[in-house]
Amino acid sequence: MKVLKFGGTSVGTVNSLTNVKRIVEEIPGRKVVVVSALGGITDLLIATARLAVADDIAYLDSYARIVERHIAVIDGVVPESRRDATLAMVKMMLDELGNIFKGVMLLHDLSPRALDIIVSYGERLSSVIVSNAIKGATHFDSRTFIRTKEGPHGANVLDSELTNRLIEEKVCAYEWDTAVMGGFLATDAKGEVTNLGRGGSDYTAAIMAAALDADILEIWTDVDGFMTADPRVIDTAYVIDELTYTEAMELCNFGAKVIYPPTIYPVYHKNIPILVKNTFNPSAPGTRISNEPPHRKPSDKAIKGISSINDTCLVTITSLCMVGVIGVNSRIFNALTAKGVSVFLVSQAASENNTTIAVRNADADLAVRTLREEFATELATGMFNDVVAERDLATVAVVGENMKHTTGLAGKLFNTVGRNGINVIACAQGASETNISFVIERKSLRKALNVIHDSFFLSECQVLNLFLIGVGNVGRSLMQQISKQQEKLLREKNLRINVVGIASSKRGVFNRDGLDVADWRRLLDEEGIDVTPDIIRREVLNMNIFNSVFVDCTASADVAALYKDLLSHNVNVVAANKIAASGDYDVYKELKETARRKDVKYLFETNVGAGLPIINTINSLINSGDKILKIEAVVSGTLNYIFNVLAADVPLSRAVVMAKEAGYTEPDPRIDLSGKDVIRKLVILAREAGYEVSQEDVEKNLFIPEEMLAGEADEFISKVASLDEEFEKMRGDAEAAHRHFRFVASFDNGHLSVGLRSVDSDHPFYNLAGSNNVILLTTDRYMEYPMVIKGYGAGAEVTAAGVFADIISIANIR
Ligand SMILES: Nc1ncnc2c1ncn2[C@@H]1O[C@H](COP(=O)(O)OP(=O)(O)O)[C@@H](O)[C@H]1O
Ligand SMILES: N[C@@H](CC(=O)OP(=O)(O)O)C(=O)O
Repeated sequence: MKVLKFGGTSVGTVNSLTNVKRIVEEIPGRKVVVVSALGGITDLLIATARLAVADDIAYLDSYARIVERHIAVIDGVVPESRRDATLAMVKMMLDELGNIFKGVMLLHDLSPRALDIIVSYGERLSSVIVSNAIKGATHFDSRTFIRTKEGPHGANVLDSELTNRLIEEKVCAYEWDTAVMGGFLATDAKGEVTNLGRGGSDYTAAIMAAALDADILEIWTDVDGFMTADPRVIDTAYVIDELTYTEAMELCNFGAKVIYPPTIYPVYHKNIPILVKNTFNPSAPGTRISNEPPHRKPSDKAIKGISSINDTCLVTITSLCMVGVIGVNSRIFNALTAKGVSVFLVSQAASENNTTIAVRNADADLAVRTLREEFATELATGMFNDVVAERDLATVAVVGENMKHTTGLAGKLFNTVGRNGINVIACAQGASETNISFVIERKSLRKALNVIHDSFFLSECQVLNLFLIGVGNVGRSLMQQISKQQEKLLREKNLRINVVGIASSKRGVFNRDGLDVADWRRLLDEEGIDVTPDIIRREVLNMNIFNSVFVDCTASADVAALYKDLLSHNVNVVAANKIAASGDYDVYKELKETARRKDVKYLFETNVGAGLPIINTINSLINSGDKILKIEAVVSGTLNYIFNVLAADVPLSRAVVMAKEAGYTEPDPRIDLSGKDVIRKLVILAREAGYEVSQEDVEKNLFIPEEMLAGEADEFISKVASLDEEFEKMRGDAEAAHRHFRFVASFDNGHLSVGLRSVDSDHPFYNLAGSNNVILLTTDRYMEYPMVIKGYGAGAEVTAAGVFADIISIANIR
C-alpha cells in the first residue's frame, strides 16, 4: 500500500489538482492520500485573522479571497454529479470560518487556540474537495485520530501510542480503496483542535505510512525531487537520485524545506522508503530516501547536499578558568533546557576555554540572560568573561555519508569559502562525519551557498563572474572575444564565463544571473543605470558574488582607485589600466600584498607589451631565483608605429592621426607622445623585477616640448604640425645614415631612462615593424645573450586577448 502526500503546491490550482486526480486514480489497490491546504491558504488564514483582531476591515477582502479560491477549484475539478453536494459542504465550512473571523474582530481576541481552529480550515476544506474530486475516494477527518499531547515547555507533540491505536480504530477498521485526509491537523487530549506545526502534512503522511505498514511514502511537490540545494537560491541545483535517511534528516533539519524534519523518523523506524516526486512532472524518477546505502559510483560526489538557515545567533561563554573544570557544559545545557532554548550547533575548542552555541535570533536574549543567571557568581568574581551574543548570522550545513571516506574535504570547503572572503565564525563536525556545519555572516549566505555548490557539485565546471568596466577599443574587443569563446570554454574547458556587470564611464548594467555580452550596447542603453566609479564599487560589493573578477579596461584613475577595496573584499582584479601599477609605489605594493593576503589575483600583464608575455616572464625568472640586471625595451606600440610610418609624404602630425585611427594610442594621444606611457611601463617593468622605483626616478629625454602638452587633447594634434618640419629633417638624416628612430626605455644598474635613439642595422631594435614591441632582458642567467620578447605590442585585439588570458588564468584551468 502506498501513502501519498500532496503539498499545498500540488493542490493549489485547478491545473495541479487535475494532475493529483490523475496520479491517484491511476494507482491500483489501496492507498492513502494526505493533502495540505491549498497553496498559500495557511498563510492567508493567519493574515486574515491578524487583520480581524486588529479591527482592520480589510480582513473581509482577505476572507473573500479564501472563499473564491475554494469555490474556483470545486468548479474546476469536482465531477458534476458531486459538485453541488461538495459546494454545500464547503460553503458551510466557509460560513463558519467567516463567523469565526467576525468573532475575532468583535472580541479583539486571537488566542493561540482560536488561531489553531482558524488554520485547521485550510486542510479541512482541501481534504473535502480532493476526496470529492477523486473517483471512489473516502474522506477521513484526521482530527479524530491524529492526537497530540503537551510536551516540554507547552509545545504540542505527537501522542504516538494513542494515534496508532486511533488509526487502527477509525481508519483501518473501515473498508476503503482511496482514503483522503487532511494533513497537519490534530486534536489534543482535551479534544481541542491542534496541529503538527507548519509544514506538518508530511508528518501526518509519515505517521499514516508507519501505522499502516505502507510499502512506500510518496511526497508529491512542485520540484523533481530532493535537490543538491534550495533551487530558489542556487539555479544550478539538481535532483539527487538517492539519499539515506540520515542524509535526508541532516538536510531537512537544516532548512531544506522539501520535507518537514519530523517526517523521517516514523518511516525510518519501519524502514519504509520515501519517494519525493513532482506533481507537475510525474514521469521524473524523483528522489528515493531509504536505509540502503546509495549505490556508490566512482563519480559520486562526497557531498550530497547543502542546506542552510539564515536565522542564527552565536552565544559564547569564555573563561580561562573553564579549562579542565568538569560540569561547565552540563550547566550551560541544563540551564538552557530549563528555559526551553533550543541549541542547534555547539563548538568548543580542545583548549576548553570557551563554548559557543548557536540559537535562533529570537532565543538570543533569553539564552544570554539564562547563562548570565546561571554563572552569576563566576561573572561577579571575574572568573568568567561576560556572555556575548553575535546576531544576524547564518549557518550552512554540507551533508553526505560519503564524506567519511574523503580526506581533505573540510580543507577544500574552508579554502573555497575563505578565498571568496567569507569568514567562518564557528564550525562543527560530528564524529559521524556526515555533516560539517559552519556559521558565517548572514549577508554572505547566498555567496557561500553558490560557491560551495559550484566547487563541490559542478566541480567539472568552474564559474568566473566578471564585471567588465570600460567599453572603449579594448573593452569592446574583449566583449566580442568573450562572446565568441564562451561556449567553447564551457564545452572544452568546463569554464563558465558569466558576465554579471558591464559599465561604461556613464552607464552600468548589473545582473547576478548573467548578461549577454554580445548585446552590451542595448543592455546599457535600455537596462543600464547611471554610474560613477563609486556606484560601480557598491554594485560589485553588494552583489557579493563568488569567484568575481573586476576587469578594468578604462584609463581612469578613479576606477583604479577602487582596486584596494575590491581586493580587500576578495574580488580579483584584472587591469589593462596602468595607473595603479605605475602610480604611487606604496599603493602598488599594498595592492599586491592585499591580493596575496586575500588569496585573490591582481593581474596586469597587458600593462606592458599588450598581449606579449612580459610581466609573467619576469615573474617566472625572479621566482626561480634569477636577477634582472638590465632591461632595454621599445614598449610604445604607438610611438614605434609613428616612427615607422614617417616618410617624406607622411609628416609627424599625420602619423599621429593614423596611430589614433588604428586604435594604437591611449584615449588621449598625449599620454603616448609625451613619453608618459613609456615611463609608466618602464616603472612597472622595474617594479616587477623587484626594484622600488617611481616615475620621478626616470630620466626623461622627450621629443615633444612640455608647453605643447598643455590645453585640450583636440588642440594638440594641430600643435604637433609645428614639429613636422624638424622631424622630416631628422628622418631624412637618419634614412641617409641607414638608421631607425626608436623610443627606448632602459633600466640599467638601477638607472631608469627614456628617450629617442637612432639605431643602426646591427641593433636588435632596428627591425621592428609596425606597432611591434621588443624587450631585452639581461639577467644573471641571460647575460651574454639577453632574452628577447618581441611581437605586436599595441592594438585592441591583442590587448583584449591579453586581458582575456589574465582572466582565464584566475580559473587555473589547463
Ligand atoms: N534541497 C531542496 N530540494 C528541493 N526543494 C527544495 C530544497 N530546499 C528548498 N526547497 C524548496 O521546497 C519547495 C517545496 O516545499 P513546499 O513549498 O513546502 O512544498 P509543498 O507545498 O509541496 O509541501 C520547493 O519548491 C523548493 O523551492
Ligand atoms: N498547510 C500547512 C501544512 C503543510 O504541510 O503545508 P505544505 O505541505 O504546503 O508545506 C502549512 O502551510 O504549514
